[in-house]
Amino acid sequence: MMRTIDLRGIDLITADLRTLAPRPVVDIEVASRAAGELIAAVREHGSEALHDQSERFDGVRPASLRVPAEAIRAAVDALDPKVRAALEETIVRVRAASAAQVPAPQTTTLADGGVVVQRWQPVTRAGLYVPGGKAVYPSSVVMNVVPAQVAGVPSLALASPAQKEFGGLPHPTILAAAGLLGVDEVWAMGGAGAIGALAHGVPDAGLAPVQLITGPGNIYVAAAKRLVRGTVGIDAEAGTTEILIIADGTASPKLVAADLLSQAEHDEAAASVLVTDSSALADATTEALEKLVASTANSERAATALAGPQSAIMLVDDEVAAAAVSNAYAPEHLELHTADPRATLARITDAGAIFLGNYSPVSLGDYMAGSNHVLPTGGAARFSSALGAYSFLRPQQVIEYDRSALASVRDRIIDLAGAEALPAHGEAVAVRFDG
Ligand SMILES: NC(=O)c1ccc[n+]([C@@H]2O[C@H](COP(=O)([O-])OP(=O)(O)OC[C@H]3O[C@@H](n4cnc5c(N)ncnc54)[C@H](O)[C@@H]3O)[C@@H](O)[C@H]2O)c1
Ligand SMILES: N[C@H](CO)Cc1c[nH]c[nH+]1
Ligand SMILES: [Zn+2]
Repeated sequence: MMRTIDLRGIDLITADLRTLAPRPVVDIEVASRAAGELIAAVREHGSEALHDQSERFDGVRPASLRVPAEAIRAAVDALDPKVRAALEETIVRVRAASAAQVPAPQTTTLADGGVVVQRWQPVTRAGLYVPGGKAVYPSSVVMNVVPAQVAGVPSLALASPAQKEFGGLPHPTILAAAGLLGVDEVWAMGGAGAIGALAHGVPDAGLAPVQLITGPGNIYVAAAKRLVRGTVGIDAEAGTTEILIIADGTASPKLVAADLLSQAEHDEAAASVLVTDSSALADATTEALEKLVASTANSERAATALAGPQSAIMLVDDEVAAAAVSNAYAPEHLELHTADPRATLARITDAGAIFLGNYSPVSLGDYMAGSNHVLPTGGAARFSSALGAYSFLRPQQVIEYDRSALASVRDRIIDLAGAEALPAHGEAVAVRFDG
């Protein structure tokens, strides 16, 4: 099932932990080649290329790339009431947590009559990607749309792959979630081509380019986001799902196994990693996983993920080593199943989201915790973060000095401008005081 990497007795201070950690064979750099070609085709051939890519990867040519408003309305009307209630609960919780992510503007007074205001300005148009290949993700509609709305983004374009069994439209629960949130611009397109279309626009389809692209997806989607970064902003590389669990001898193998499996079912390339100082826990978890995998709905996909090079049980000497391994890996999701999870948390520096104790599984965060499930993968948690309202906001500085406030620093500006051999800078200040 899962291979074992035994790090006991190794000096982890000097060892390069990143090279010891399990990682997938097809990484983002490999996927970049394919993603680049798909984006180039969309730039050259517009909607025709998007239709071709849907046919090739999703098995259907969409009747219309832009989803008609009636299809969104019909999906809302046909939505299972239980699913609607669950989505509405998710919306309420994510909205509450997202509202706390909007920074207040700050005014700093530097002199009488001289202020610098820092305001937070939303992007004017964002593209939101919602995956829909191996599974469909109405929850990702909520995780993208709600923080964008909380941030005040006026224009949203949502993309999700065409579904063969629904006549080339995105999945009806995705359309329904968009409809519940009042999003009316939905595009039937997926993968790297969709990211290219959002970044550069598709004039012949009436798709205007966006300023920022957010949302999760497979390795090709993550690679495409990396490629268009610079043309547009992106939230983070939120690619193939990862879970890393730090567990000690007090942990329940049944819960650890269930949570490793819950993320392995996303994708054959999903990574499930257990880091433990207890070989008894490792053995019991393996035994529990074998039973669970045999009977789970997505058994084949999960078994492939667990047996892949990206998944492993890592044996370490103690909790300090476990935290060092986890920090070097920088997992998308980190669960702490230790005797004192808060004490373990104090050792953690790098992770997308951290789940403490037996009653905070990743599945809670996936749907209902209020936190955002769009999270950095592939080690990107070392420098980026979960999607949030802040992802759609840019800090802008607004500068306002009156005559006397400028006069108070006039000579210093002239001195510095002279030191930089840029005297016209100083003269631009001095001219205001002529006469
Ligand atoms: N990190 C996060 O925040 C997060 C959240 C949710 C889901 N996920 C991940 O999102 C992914 C969803 O993947 P999915 O496949 O279900 O949906 P997806 O929409 O991400 O990918 C499907 C699209 O991938 C493209 N594609 C498929 N095979 C390809 C190939 N060989 N070459 C080039 N392009 C190809 C096609 O365009 C297809 O429409 C999973 O890996 C899941 O783990 C991540
Ligand atoms: N675990 C995924 C993030 O990697 C999010 C998700 C959505 N639905 C189920 N799970
Ligand atoms: Zn999940």
